[in-house]
This record gives sequence, structure tokens and C-alpha cells, in this order.
Amino acid sequence: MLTDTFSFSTTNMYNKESALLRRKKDVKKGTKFTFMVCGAMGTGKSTFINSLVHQHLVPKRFEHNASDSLPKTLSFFNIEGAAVDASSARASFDPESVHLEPGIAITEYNIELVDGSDSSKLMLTILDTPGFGDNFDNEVCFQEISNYVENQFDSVLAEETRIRRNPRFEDTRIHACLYFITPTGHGLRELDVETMKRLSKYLNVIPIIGRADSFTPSELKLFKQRIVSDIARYNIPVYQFTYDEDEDDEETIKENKFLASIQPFAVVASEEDVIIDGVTTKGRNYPWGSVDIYNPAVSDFALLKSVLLGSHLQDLKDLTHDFLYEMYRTERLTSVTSENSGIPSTRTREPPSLSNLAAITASQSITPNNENDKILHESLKSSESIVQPVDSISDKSASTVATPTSKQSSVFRKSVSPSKYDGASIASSPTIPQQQRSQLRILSETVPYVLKHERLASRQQKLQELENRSAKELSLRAAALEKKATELKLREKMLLKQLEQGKQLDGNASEVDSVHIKKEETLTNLHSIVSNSTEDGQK
Ligand SMILES: Nc1nc2c(ncn2[C@@H]2O[C@H](COP(=O)(O)OP(=O)(O)OP(=O)(O)O)[C@@H](O)[C@H]2O)c(=O)[nH]1
Repeated sequence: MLTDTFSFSTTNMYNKESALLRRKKDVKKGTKFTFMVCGAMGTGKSTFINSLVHQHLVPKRFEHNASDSLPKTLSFFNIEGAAVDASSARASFDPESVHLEPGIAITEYNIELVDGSDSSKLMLTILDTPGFGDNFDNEVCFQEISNYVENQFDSVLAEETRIRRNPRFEDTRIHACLYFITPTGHGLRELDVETMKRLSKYLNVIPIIGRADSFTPSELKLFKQRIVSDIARYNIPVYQFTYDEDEDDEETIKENKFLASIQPFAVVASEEDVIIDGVTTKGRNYPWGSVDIYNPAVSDFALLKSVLLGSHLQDLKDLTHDFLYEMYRTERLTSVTSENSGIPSTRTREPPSLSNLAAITASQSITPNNENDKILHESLKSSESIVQPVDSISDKSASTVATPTSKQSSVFRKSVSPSKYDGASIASSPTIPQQQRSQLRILSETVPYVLKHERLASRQQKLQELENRSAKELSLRAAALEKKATELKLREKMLLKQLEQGKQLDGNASEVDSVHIKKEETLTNLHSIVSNSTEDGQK
């Protein structure tokens, strides 16, 4: 009895301590936030990032001595062998490769920011997209970014469906995408429209006007109006600063109203220290004066910084998890289900081949028979109501289910109590019927492999396409070379003929010469005869 009480109390104490330790560890680990910058070259992305983190984190293109801070390349797509893996794209200028299309790379920078007021940490991951917009056909850019984002979503989906979770699993989803609009003053270009539209499916896209100091106030106002009307005209679902009159407090409503009214943010960025009114700040010096990047009258930099890393950080994370990922997950599972049931998928971009699920799983040493296939189909159908993400995946608390202030709030799923989020507890719960449990097990075993296979197949397809393109290019080059060789042969023949003719002509000429000599000789002879006869006569 004593032992029981003791063991009970120590277990309790242990549980309490471990919870406390976990909480301390979470605070120690800090909040994680990931954003991506995207936009044409020279729009001020690197300078913006460096100003944001107060460090020279991202080297400028072709910057000397940048090799020390080479970023990690997460993925890249190379069209013509012009390496764009950031290291070479940024490090040096190679005039011999400027004509080559760069493709696109996704590179990663990590930095830890500490809030001076409460020592809380922000683990910031920034993704850059060197090469974006520099290709003749920028389809590869959309594809590469979409593939990358889908891969991150797939990893979370696979983790969610696993019975035994990976304690080291890292959620690498991107919470926001800052899209730098080229400061033309004329509104959105086709590339801007297409990119923002496509990426909004997966990311919270925040449009930004970089290098805003290149406009006068009236030009900037007009440019903003044009962008806003283009966003509405082309129906681009960018991130919205929405509010709920009934639920939100007055301050939040006022703040969001203001933020919505000034969109898109127009920023001036700089890494230089300038002294304005005796105070050192970050700014830009011009022949006629200086600009403080934190001055709200000329730059939305400070505002954007506080929105991104402060006031709306959690909202961006919630939206990513509760809406963007959720939509993707539903679509993904529906497509897997419909492919198995023969119902045409709603996905616009079909995965390479998922029709033979049994073959796929067999190759992964899982052998579901037809019966299992059927069960999987059923479980996938029912999974939308059963398999829900756990807190460990989304590092927001379970209670922070998306609020109606978030965009597209009407399509949010119903909130589920925290215990129901945990796939493991569902699997072991005695209240769930045996059949459902086995369905879940099959689901959790199969889905990760299906997703893995899809990723591999998609990569393989991409390589195949690249190979086909190279083969086509090679055969074209070979044909061109053959044509050139035939031409050269013909030319050689012609030259030989000409040479022959030339020789013949030379021969004729020499004949004429010989006749001429003979003539001369005759003349000489005649002359000699004449002279001889004259001499004879005199004699
Ligand atoms: N006037 C002005 N110039 C800026 C501003 N921000 C950056 N620049 C300058 O614009 C040039 C390009 O800036 P980057 O930050 O390298 O632009 P980027 O978009 O990272 O360019 P890529 O690396 O080529 O994609 C640099 O000379 C910067 O100093 C700004 O707000 N105003």
C-alpha cells in the first residue's frame, strides 16, 4: 500500500516536473517562424532581410567575399547547367554564363532573434529564391516553389498519419511569403499576377513594394491604387488584414482597418548607419538629405516588421495550419481516395501515378491485399473526421483554433477537442471499434509511403523531362553539325574542282607561253637569219 502511494506520488511528481520542464524547454527553444522572399532581381529583398535582422545575413548578388556566408540550398532546378545554387549565383559574376538561363534555387538562412523586453526567442528561418523571374519561361520557378511547399505539407501529413510519432520531427512549413513587386509604377506585371495567384494556394502572400524611395508621394499613392485594383481584378487571394466587429476588441479592429488601408506595404530598406537629428539610425543618404527607414512618413518598414515578427505572427501560423494546410490535406486525401475508387481527382496537377496503390505499397515492403485496399479507401474517406493534427506538429496551443479574424474563416473546419487530435490516443482508445482501429493502422502505415512514392515519382518525372529535353537538344545540335559537315564537304569538293580548273588554266597558259617562246625563238631565228644574211651579203 505504502509502495503504491509512493509510486503514485512520485509518478505524479514526475509528470508535473516533466510538464514544467517541457514548458521551460519550449520557452528556451523559442517560437519558430518561417517566411520566404520572392520577387524579381534587384527589388531589394536581400537588403530588406538584412535590415530586418540587423545583420548582414544575405549577401548581395556578386558580392565579393560572400563565400563565408553561403546559405543552405534546399532545392534547385537548373535548366542549362548555369548553377543557381546561390553559392555560385551570388558569389561571382561569370560573363561566360550570363546567356544561360539560371533556373531557380530555394536557399535557407537561419537566425535567432531575442526580444530585449522579455528575453523570448524567435527562431527565424528565411528562404530566398535566387533566380526567380530571370528565366525566359518562369514556369520552372512556380513549379519548384510549389513542389517545395507541397513537400513540406506532405511531410506533416505523413507525420500526422503515423501511429508512432517521430519526436524529432521538424515542421518546415512556410508561414508567409513576402512578394516584392517590381517598382515600375505601372501596376502588376503578368509575372507578379501569376506568381501571387499560384503561391496563394499554399502560402500567405504579402505583396510589398521595395525601394519605395524611388517614388514621389503622389506616384506611390497611384502605384498602390493600381496594385490594389489589379489584385481585385485578377482575384489574387493575398493575405488580408480582416477583423470581426463582434468578436475582436476595438484596438484590433482599428489596427487591422489601418493595415488594410495602407496595403501593399511600401518599404525603404538599408544596412547603412546614418545620423539624422543627432541620432544614429538605419537609413539612406542622398545628395539632398537622408531617409530614416523607420520613419513612417516615408517607409512602411517598421510597420511591416512589427506585423511580421509581432502582432500577426501567430495569425500567419494559424492560417498556414488551419486553412492552407487543411485545404491541401483535404485535397490530397481526396485525390488518393478517388484514385483508388476510380473517381476522377479534383487536383489540377495530377501526381505521376498513384493508380496502383497495391503495387506501390508492395514495393515498399507493405503488402496490402485487395481487402486492405478497400479498407484503406474507406479509412481515407473517413479520415477527414478522424485523423487530426497533434499539438506537437503545429506549435500553437490546441486552444488557438483559427479565429474568425482569419481570412476565409467560413471554410475552417470545426474545432475538435485536444484529445481527439492525438492519433496515437485514438488508436489505443477502447471506445473505437476494432475495424476502425485496423483501418487507421493501415492508413497510418500506407499514406506516408504513398506520399513518399509520389514525391519520388514527381522528382523522377522531372528528371525524365530534363533528360528528354537534353536529348532533344543534343539531337538538334547533332543534326546541325551534320548539316554543317555536309556543307563543308560540298565546299571542299567545289574548292578542289576550282583548283583542278585552275591547274588546267595554268597548263593552258604555260602552253601559250611555250608558243610565245617558240614565236620569240622564231623571231630570234628570223633575226639571226636576217642578221646572218646581212653579214653574208657584206662579206
Ligand atoms: N533606393 C533604394 N535602393 C535600395 C533599397 N533597397 C535596396 N536597394 C538597393 O538596390 C540594389 C539591389 O538590392 P538587393 O537587396 O540586392 O536586391 P535583391 O532583390 O536581393 O536582388 P537579387 O539578389 O538580385 O535578387 C542594391 O544596390 C541595394 O542597395 C531601397 O529601399 N531604396
